[in-house]
Amino acid sequence: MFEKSTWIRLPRNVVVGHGVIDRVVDVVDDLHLQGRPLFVTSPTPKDVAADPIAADFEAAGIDPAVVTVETASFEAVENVIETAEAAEASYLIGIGGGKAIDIAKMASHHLEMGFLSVPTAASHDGVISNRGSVPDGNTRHSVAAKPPLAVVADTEVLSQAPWELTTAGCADIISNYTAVMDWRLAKRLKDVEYSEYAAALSEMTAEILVDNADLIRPGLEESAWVVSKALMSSGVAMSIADSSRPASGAEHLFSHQLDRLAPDAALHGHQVGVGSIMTAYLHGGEDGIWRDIRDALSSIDAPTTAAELGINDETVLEALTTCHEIRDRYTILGDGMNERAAIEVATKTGVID
Ligand SMILES: NC(=O)C1=CN([C@@H]2O[C@H](COP(=O)(O)OP(=O)(O)OC[C@H]3O[C@@H](n4cnc5c(N)ncnc54)[C@H](O)[C@@H]3O)[C@@H](O)[C@H]2O)C=CC1
Ligand SMILES: O=C(CO)COP(=O)(O)O
Ligand SMILES: [Zn+2]
Repeated sequence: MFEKSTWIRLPRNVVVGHGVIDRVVDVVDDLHLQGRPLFVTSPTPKDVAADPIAADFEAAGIDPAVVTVETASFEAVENVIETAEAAEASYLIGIGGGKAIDIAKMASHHLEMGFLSVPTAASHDGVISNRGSVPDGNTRHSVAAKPPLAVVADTEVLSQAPWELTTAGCADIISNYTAVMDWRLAKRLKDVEYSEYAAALSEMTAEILVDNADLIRPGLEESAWVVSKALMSSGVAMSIADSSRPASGAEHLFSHQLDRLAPDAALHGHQVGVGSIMTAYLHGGEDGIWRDIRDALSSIDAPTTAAELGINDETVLEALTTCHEIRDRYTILGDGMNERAAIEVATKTGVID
């Protein structure tokens, strides 16, 4: 008897392009959202996007509440929940980088309210995903939440963000290659839940991005267009899978561990990119695709070494040998690398000297 079922949650509106930041009020109207919004933002994105959007709401007779967050933590999520309750907000709008959007996503999930995602940087594929990520004790990875009701990604705003935020978004997408390798390995060895559609979408997204790498240049609005479409597509793969598996394998474990060992040293996307070079080597050896991944990262100005991440070699080795512990997710790291093996992969790939 056939007993399978699936429930895929996706945003209802995805608005991407030049000047669309002016359409947030229209999107809210299209969704029939009533009452007062709470904007969840951080200092620079507030100036760049939240303040102009607030002016549009005020012109439409709506008075938004605003909360500014600095770090991704459960304390920040609780603060947003309390602010939303005190302000009698009826929906949330996350405006900023990955951390502001994740906090809005997690707070809205707790409050059982809808939220909108307004990225100000094309820096990560959580813009549209059904996952929220904040550190929790010794763990550091995303947890199930709900996707935004709508995403409004203004390519003009995204192209004016610091260039390294865009290269981080590209690297987060390029890392899908190894995430999918890990997922297939886990399917073969551990019979984990697997979706061929989500895996194919995730891989195809990375391929399209790499094929268009020559369009990805600083200050070029077309780059923001190419990268944001890839980020959406990767996020949709996560929603189809109802897991971050299509976009997060051992390279993400490595990055999450770096977040603990060297907080704020480098951007999420840059860390997963460097991790992906090494885990591609572990999957395919000398003749595998690790050089293609390294060259793709390098062609879009993303870091390919520990030094370029601003992280010392010892920390890279510690992260490599311990990161399998932070999550119950089977990957090419298996039950962990020993130090000699970690030194070998990191030196052979040029990540450390
Ligand atoms: N929920 C999910 O599925 C996913 C979540 N993530 C999470 O997202 C976070 C990484 O996101 P990031 O955006 O890299 O970090 P972030 O949110 O810390 O942003 C980096 C910095 O850029 C600033 N910024 C953003 N837009 C700007 C602009 N237009 N101009 C100037 N500065 C601007 C931010 O205020 C922040 O200081 C991590 O916590 C990661 O775990 C990453 C991928 C997927
Ligand atoms: O960063 C992500 C995908 O790019 C989310 O993955 P995690 O579940 O590992 O946090
Ligand atoms: Zn990621």
